[in-house]
Amino acid sequence: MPAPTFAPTPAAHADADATTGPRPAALPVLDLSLADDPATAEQFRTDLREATHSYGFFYLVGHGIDTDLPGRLVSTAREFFALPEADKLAIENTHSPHFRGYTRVGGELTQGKVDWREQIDVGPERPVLPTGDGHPDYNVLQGPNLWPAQLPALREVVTEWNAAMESVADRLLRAWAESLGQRPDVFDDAFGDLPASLTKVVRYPGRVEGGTDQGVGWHNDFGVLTLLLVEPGKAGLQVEYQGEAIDALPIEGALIVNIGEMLEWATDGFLRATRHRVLAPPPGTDRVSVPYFHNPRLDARFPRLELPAELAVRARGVARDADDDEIRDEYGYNALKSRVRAHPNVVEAHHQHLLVR
Ligand SMILES: O=C(O)CCC(=O)C(=O)O
Ligand SMILES: [Fe+2]
Repeated sequence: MPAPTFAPTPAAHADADATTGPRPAALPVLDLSLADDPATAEQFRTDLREATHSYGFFYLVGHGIDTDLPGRLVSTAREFFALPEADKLAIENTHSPHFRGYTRVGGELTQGKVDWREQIDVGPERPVLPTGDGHPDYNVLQGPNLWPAQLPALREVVTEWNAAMESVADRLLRAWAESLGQRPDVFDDAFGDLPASLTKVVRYPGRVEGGTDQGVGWHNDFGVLTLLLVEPGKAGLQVEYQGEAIDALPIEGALIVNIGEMLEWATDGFLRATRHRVLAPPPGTDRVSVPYFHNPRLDARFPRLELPAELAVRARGVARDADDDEIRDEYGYNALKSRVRAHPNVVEAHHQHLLVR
């Protein structure tokens, strides 16, 4: 494996500290506003490419999101999680064949182990697709969301957030494309009019005595890229880098960005889908976060890029996914596999035929 060539300057580190100096493994910080200025765009693209070759993760500032929107999203999320259990369970994901709605604490698995988090999963609001009869199994992923009747504000703010995330993701993908010697619109077809993005509004309750510390277990994200909002001041996210776990604390106003397995696959491993996890917060505390997974059309065949020679020699080949399965080019199958593994209760309730494969 070629050594990473990207050496961010100390100023670009998130947790530089006056007494200890910058820690070498801290994640880079990138400023998206530099992509809009012809004087700095090229440097931005190079930094983006090298950050995601080496780390697969970075902090993004200068993204232009309304400054009050992240706070509104987190406080509305907290209102949702504070609803009576019965109101949340009224929209439990077992009521949705499309893997939408509320997952109770302990209702989700990563690598076969229980994650200590509760969440609501939201996807694009579209008509149900036909299944069976030669239609692809992944069609079950499309359909309506389940929203809490008691809190209409959740739907409004998540919809606003998704639109903001989609636009940031589009800008990043264009910059990545160019940084990899491609046309800026090389990924556009794969998203088309029907991207299958997913937003999770998540709360990690504090650990309980003798209980698990797995907020969410080590995993790669299976989509194209993830834009993560973490409540200010809340630790817990760890990112694997050169065999070690880096603590990725949130920086106020920054998104945490990482690439998913489809971008690793598209670049023959030049870009890295990096393993990460969240540790359950200390007892008596909790942590809210909102990962937005920017994903293509379910039926998209994601492009495999022909990289310029100087980048191609640095490509590492595609790792198998976290469960040691091969990644498929027809995106929906990867998405379905991941959802089936994470939410066996939904499969049990609606898709038993998927268990026997
Ligand atoms: O909640 C977080 O900070 C990250 C969650 C995550 O990695 C995921 O849901 O894929
Ligand atoms: Fe993740």
